[in-house]
Amino acid sequence: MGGVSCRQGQQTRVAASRKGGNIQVPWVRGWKSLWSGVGSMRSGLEELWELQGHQCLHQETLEKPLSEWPVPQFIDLFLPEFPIRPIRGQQQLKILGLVAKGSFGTVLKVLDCAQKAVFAVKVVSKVKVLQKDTLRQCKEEVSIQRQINHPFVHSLGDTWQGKRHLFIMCSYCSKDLYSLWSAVGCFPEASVRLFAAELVLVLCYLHDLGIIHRDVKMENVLLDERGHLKLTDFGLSRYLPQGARAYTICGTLQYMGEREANTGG
Ligand SMILES: Nc1ncnc2c1ncn2[C@@H]1O[C@H](COP(=O)(O)OP(=O)(O)OP(=O)(O)O)[C@@H](O)[C@H]1O
Repeated sequence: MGGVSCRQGQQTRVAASRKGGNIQVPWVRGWKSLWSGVGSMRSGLEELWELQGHQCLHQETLEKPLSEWPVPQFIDLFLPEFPIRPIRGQQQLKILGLVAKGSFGTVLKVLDCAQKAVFAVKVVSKVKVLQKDTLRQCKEEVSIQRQINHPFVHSLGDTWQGKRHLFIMCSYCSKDLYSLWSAVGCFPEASVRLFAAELVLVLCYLHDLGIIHRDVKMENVLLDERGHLKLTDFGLSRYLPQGARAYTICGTLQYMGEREANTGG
């Protein structure tokens, strides 16, 4: 396995649905500390190792053939956003390393051996999606991203499901704003202006489409090879009809305003 890199941050992603001031479905997910984080990242990978048995991740051998799956509803639930890959003609993916372990999934850097190109694959446990009651949100993440076409948004590639996991594949970005900021300590004003301008452009574009992101933070701002923004992680985003309001308090605690954080956390 290639070099494993991971981003650190002690952040808490929060989603609390509120109607009439009552918190309905509160949950808080914490980023693990440096050491426990390393452990959990490893276990994320081990999960995949268990599934694949080898470093070369061939999806037809990733999990058992469909006919052997015991619970078909466990497939239906995730359709059509997460189709089942046809047995033939699947690409071979080789895991190159771990990018990050987020609150919803593990992001891996993979090599598509057929295309000879590097991608990022987010691996999400189906059981966790159901346990956390985030099925609708998970499917919405994919359907929203499918409709977005903007130079500053990370465009979605392939999505599919295995027996136990959902897979979301997209192009790989080697840097994110948080890591860059951690490395350099302080951005020059000109760079801040450019990042801010690009971010405003992309948020305006999303809002015009009726999409609210709800988890804008440096970790979710990736940078392409030319240093332009690629907003990612639409896991908390949703559509809002014109004039409607969302009542869920959500985001990442450390990036939320004091009032929201107190109510939501
Ligand atoms: N295509 C990509 N290329 C490189 N890094 C990526 C890519 N997609 C995601 N990442 C990194 O992985 C992190 C986690 O991914 P993502 O935010 O999609 O997962 P999550 O489980 O929703 O995490 P979080 O708890 O941060 O919301 C991102 O913050 C980003 O730094």
